[in-house]
Formats: sequence, C-alpha cells, structure tokens
Amino acid sequence: MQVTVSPGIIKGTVTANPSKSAMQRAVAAALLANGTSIIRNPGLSNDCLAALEVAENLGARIKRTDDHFEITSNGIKPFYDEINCGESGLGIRMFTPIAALAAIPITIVGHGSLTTRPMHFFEEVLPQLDVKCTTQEGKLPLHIKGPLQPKNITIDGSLSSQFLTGLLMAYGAAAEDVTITVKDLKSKPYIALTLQLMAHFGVQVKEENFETFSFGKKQSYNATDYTVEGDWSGAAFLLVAAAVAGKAEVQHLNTASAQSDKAILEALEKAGTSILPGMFTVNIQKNGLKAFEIDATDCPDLFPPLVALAANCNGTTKIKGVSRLAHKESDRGLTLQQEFGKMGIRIDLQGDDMLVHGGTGIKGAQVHSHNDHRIAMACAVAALTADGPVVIENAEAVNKSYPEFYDHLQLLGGKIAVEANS
Ligand SMILES: O=C(O)C1=C[C@@H](OP(=O)(O)O)[C@@H](O)[C@H](O)C1
Ligand SMILES: C=C(OP(=O)(O)O)C(=O)O
Repeated sequence: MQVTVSPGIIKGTVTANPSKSAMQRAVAAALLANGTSIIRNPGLSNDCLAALEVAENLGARIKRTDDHFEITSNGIKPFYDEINCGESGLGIRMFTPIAALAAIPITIVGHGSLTTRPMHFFEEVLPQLDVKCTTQEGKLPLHIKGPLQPKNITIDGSLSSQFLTGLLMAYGAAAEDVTITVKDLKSKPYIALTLQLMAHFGVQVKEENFETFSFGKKQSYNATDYTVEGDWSGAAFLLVAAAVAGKAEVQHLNTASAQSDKAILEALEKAGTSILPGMFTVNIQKNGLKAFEIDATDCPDLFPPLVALAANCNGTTKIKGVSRLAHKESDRGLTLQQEFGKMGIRIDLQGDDMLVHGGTGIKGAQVHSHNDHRIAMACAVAALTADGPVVIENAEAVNKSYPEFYDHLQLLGGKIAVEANS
C-alpha cells in the first residue's frame, strides 16, 4: 500500500488507540488465570491479534463482542504444538517462557521482521530453568520443552526488557521463594507496566531498584476485568503532528500511566510547544520550536516521533540511546537516517547519540517504511510541514501497532491519499 501525505494544518480532537503493550500483557495474564477475564477497549493491531491467537493455541477460549473480549482459561493447556507470534517482539519474548510452563514440546515461529530479531537469550537462560531450548543460530524458530521450573537466576537486561517481562509473567504462575536478578536493565518503565498488570491480576512481585524481583509464597493469577489504556507510543505521533503543524486534543491518555512513552511530553516541553495535559486529555499547540536534548534509552520507541519533531526544530537536537534501536522492526537508527535523508534532513549517528539537524526545511519525497510501522508514521508526520507531498511505500506497516493511524491523522485534518495496490 502506498500512502501520500500532503503538507497541511492539523486541527481537531481524536481518541488515542489502545496500547498494544498493555493489551498483550493482559491477554497473557488472562491466559494464565483460571476463569473468565474481560478485556475492554481492546486493541486490534496485528500484534494484539497475534497475542489473542497465541493465547487460544495455549488453551484459552476467546469470545469477541462489540466492545470487549472475554478470555476463559484454565491455565496453560496447549491445543497445538506450535505457536505463531506474528511480528511481535514482545509476543515471542513474553509467550515463550509462558508456553514453557507446559510439559509438551512446542515450536515457536513468527514472520517478517521477527525472523531476524535475536532470540539467543532463551538458549542461554531457559536450560537453567530445566527447559530444553534450541534456536536457528539465535533466531527463529524456537523449539522448547518444559515444564519451566522457576529458580533463583541472574539475567542480562541490556538487550531488551521483553525477556524479563516473559520470565516475570511465567514466574507469577509457578514461582515460590525465588528471585530474578537483572544486570543492566534497559527500558525499565516497560517492566513497571508488567508489574502493574500482574498486580491487577492478583500477582505481587517485590521489586528493588529494577535489579531484583522476588516472589514469596506461591500465587495465582485471578481472572478479572481490565480496560486497556490509550497508547502513548502511537499518540506521540499525533502530539508531534499538532506541535509542528497546528493544534490538537488527544483523549484517553493517562498522564499517570506507567507507559514509558508518555516521556513525549517532556520532549515537547523542551522543544517549546504549548501543552495542556489533563488527567486523560492532552491539548497541544504549535509554538515556535527549538532544538532539544533528551535521553531515550528507556523509551526507544519514541525515536521516530522525536525525529519528526526535531526535523522541525531550529538547531541540532541530540537524542541519546540510539544503540537501543538496532534490533527493532528495522535497524531504526539507520532507517531514520536514510528516510529522513530523502526528505532533506541530515541525521548523524555518533556512538549512542543521534544528532538531528532541524529547521533546514523538509522536502517532499518518496520514502519507504522498511516494513517498520514507526518509520511509516514518522514520515507521515514529517510530510505535514514538507514543501510537497511525501509518498510512503509499504505504508501498511502501521497495522502492526496502530491500524487506525491514517484515519486518525485524517480526522485531525491531515491530507492523505491511500492507493491500495501499488
Ligand atoms: O514490553 C514492551 O511492551 C515493549 C518493550 C520495548 O522493547 P525493549 O525492552 O526491547 O526496549 C519496546 O521497544 C517495545 O515496542 C514494546
Ligand atoms: C519494537 C516494537 O515492538 P516489538 O518489539 O514488540 O515487536 C515497537 O512496537 O516499536
């Protein structure tokens, strides 16, 4: 699919899409519980749909109604010996330890960008928990055979927090008097989100300095009612769109959320935009933009909207944490440099820093998403202040996290033409 975004003014109100990070965790917790859980405001992005399918294959029964999902489960009772996590990094890293709670051999597959992302962590860590595990030279497919036995263990958290999320979720159903110790954990707020979600489903973990995670007496997940929060990661693009090209109100955003990407507010403030955050609404307005400095090590998904913002700020913006981007849906430091380069914006990558030379004028161009949803969305936002239309190839990549994205941008006045069969 090819989408053309023309320069224009942003004005209007929109409701944030549901957070895929929250939804995927809730589906996993509902699978681990006994009974029927209700998930309200459910996400329907590809990553969320993949999580629902995995939960079904691991034993849950799922009923979809107009506005919620009912997930009925009796713990991990796989119907099949294979699960498919689609393109979701969180999905595979969270559901692998969960699937390993079962005693049968299970093959775990995925497609697209997921087939190139690193999984060697499992080969190193799962055998320490009595799970046999093989990969294809550190990549998919994974073959596992449990049952996983929670034990005291020390892991490396520097590549991704998602492996720890998976272990925490699985330990929640089976652990007794054990501790997970983590060295050099990155993306810490995502772990706060995991612990918050586990607590909502009745499982408590004692966390200290994001280094030790202790489980006391054996616990079990309670089936419950859960409403998925609005997604700060997707909304960040809309907030930046307003900051560079007009004004907007984005509703259903919890400013007290554990989501890491609410840090977009800090960047917008540093760039000098005018923000009015309510508890569940953010109003944002263009207001003379200046280059800024921010550390995005713990909120790596913000790089693409931050680059779209920085391209519009006079001066050189410095964003720290670029090494975190190498193993996302694309090598995002490089793809941002390449695609924004086509639009006339120079980006330098210096060690762990990204330098965006903004305020030099954005040019209309033909760009490519590299099958990375956040690259497609960043280019669409950059187009709003370009000197001509920006044509985005492989624009359907947004379906991974935010299928409503182009509709939402249009609701805010974005001029968008979609060509289905290019
Ligand atoms: O737990 C999660 O929901 C996520 C964690 C982050 O990954 P890392 O921990 O690998 O940074 C983030 O980039 C990803 O989009 C979603
Ligand atoms: C990296 C992302 O997701 P995941 O790692 O879950 O595939 C993302 O949504 O940008």
